[in-house]
Amino acid sequence: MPLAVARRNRYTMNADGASKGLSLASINQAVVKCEYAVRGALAIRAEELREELTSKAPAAYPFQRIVSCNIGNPQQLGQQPITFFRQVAALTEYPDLLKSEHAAKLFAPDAIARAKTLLAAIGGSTGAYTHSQGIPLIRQNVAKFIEERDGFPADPNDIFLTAGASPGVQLILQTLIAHEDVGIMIPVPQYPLYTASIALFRGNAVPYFLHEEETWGLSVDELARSVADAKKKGLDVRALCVINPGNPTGACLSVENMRKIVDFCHREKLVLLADEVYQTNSYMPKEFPFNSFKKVLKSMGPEYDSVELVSFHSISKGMVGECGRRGGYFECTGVAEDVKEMLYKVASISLCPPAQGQIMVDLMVNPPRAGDASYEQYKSEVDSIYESLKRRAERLAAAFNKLEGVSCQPAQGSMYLFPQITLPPRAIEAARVAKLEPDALYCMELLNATGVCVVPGSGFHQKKGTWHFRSTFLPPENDMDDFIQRISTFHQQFLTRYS
Ligand SMILES: Cc1ncc(COP(=O)(O)O)c(CN[C@@H]2CONC2=O)c1O
Repeated sequence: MPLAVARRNRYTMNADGASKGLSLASINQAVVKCEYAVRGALAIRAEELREELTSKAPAAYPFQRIVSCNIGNPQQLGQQPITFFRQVAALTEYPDLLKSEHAAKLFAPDAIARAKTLLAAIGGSTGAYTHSQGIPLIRQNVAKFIEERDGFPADPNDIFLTAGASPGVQLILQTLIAHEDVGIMIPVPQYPLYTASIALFRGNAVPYFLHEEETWGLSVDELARSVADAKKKGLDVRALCVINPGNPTGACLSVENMRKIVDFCHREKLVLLADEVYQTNSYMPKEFPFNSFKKVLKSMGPEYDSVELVSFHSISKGMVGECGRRGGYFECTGVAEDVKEMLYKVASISLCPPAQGQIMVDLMVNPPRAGDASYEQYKSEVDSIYESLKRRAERLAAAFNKLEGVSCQPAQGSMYLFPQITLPPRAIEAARVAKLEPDALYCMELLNATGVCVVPGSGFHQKKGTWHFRSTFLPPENDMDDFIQRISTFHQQFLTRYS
């Protein structure tokens, strides 16, 4: 049998000669290898428990409900949507409401006006496909938002609306990974969208380590070490990904640090991927204010005009929290026109991002302003969500730092805490026997004992020999005492069990 046929049969024929079809051996091995811990084993087990809790008597478990702290999904944990946003969403989704005699009683005048403007911009129905790069009017509003935020020009043609930041990140990574020796620099710990997508597109993750003891600081010396190591391995390093504010670390970068990062990309000719989905989740704005990489790059002058920057944003985070609606954008800075045409071509294969996701992007970047009918209510709702997130971040970090053998950096931003846990040797041995990472054993036992679902630090990668877990601080404030008590009690019992 010719070698090529034998090689092909290795994937398509079982030992007994039957076609393998969709089998783990025959499908794309990049699909088999990629991992996404945020919805991995812990989340799957949590869903099993959630179903059992509803089907069996709650007495079957020492808890009555699952608390999903594995995912930054605010509205799953009771956060209310912004009224103005939902009024515009309702009116654009069912335009007949605009004709109702009750409309003026049910909806604010500026919501009615915005809905009419958006419906005109999308040709009358949210059921129609839109422009593949996103509705032009909304891209213009995104550009205005960026100009007002940064003080530098932004071009709507450099902006691509997406079904959340995730597909935007994946489009850019897919475009960058031209062959199997391409390296993409990613922070450790990192949000596993990056490692999963790099694996899916058969690239190579090039880790640079954040310094936990310096509140998860990012050092340019570490960037230089990382890229030198990668080059020694023969990798063709093409891009540097920075998540700011960080996930899972919550760290906010200083302008000085950002300037050094931009200069590093300039010297190494790396595309800078700036994931800024948590840009309004900044809880220490005086000490650690958010600055965009677009602003820092453009403030460094024309010498840096050759730096290629792609900045990502999303409606899933901030005070918006509209995760399920799927909306976001990325802005290309310094990217060649013919490359943007390729990005458009690939974006057009999926036809368009969801119309309601695009509408929510418009509302996020162009909310009610002072003097608008909805402004007071809008500002009150946003401020209330922000202050609550800030309080919960501080409270949970303090609670984690009270636990024996746990140290937790404060959340300067984002929605997560990433405490380091010291695990007894017997727990590490038990994990080895169970074929689990030690922090995964801890998280699984926490879930089975308390119903609290968090993600093991191993799912975000971490410095060798350290163990962490990531928890959101999203449980409602009136549940915080119970939530903290559950974790604290479990933690002490765990240490006793494995002492
Ligand atoms: C840093 C970062 N970038 C991009 C995304 C993707 O967001 P959207 O696709 O929804 O716009 C997330 C989502 N955060 C995940 C989801 O919840 N918990 C997490 O860690 C994120 O944390």
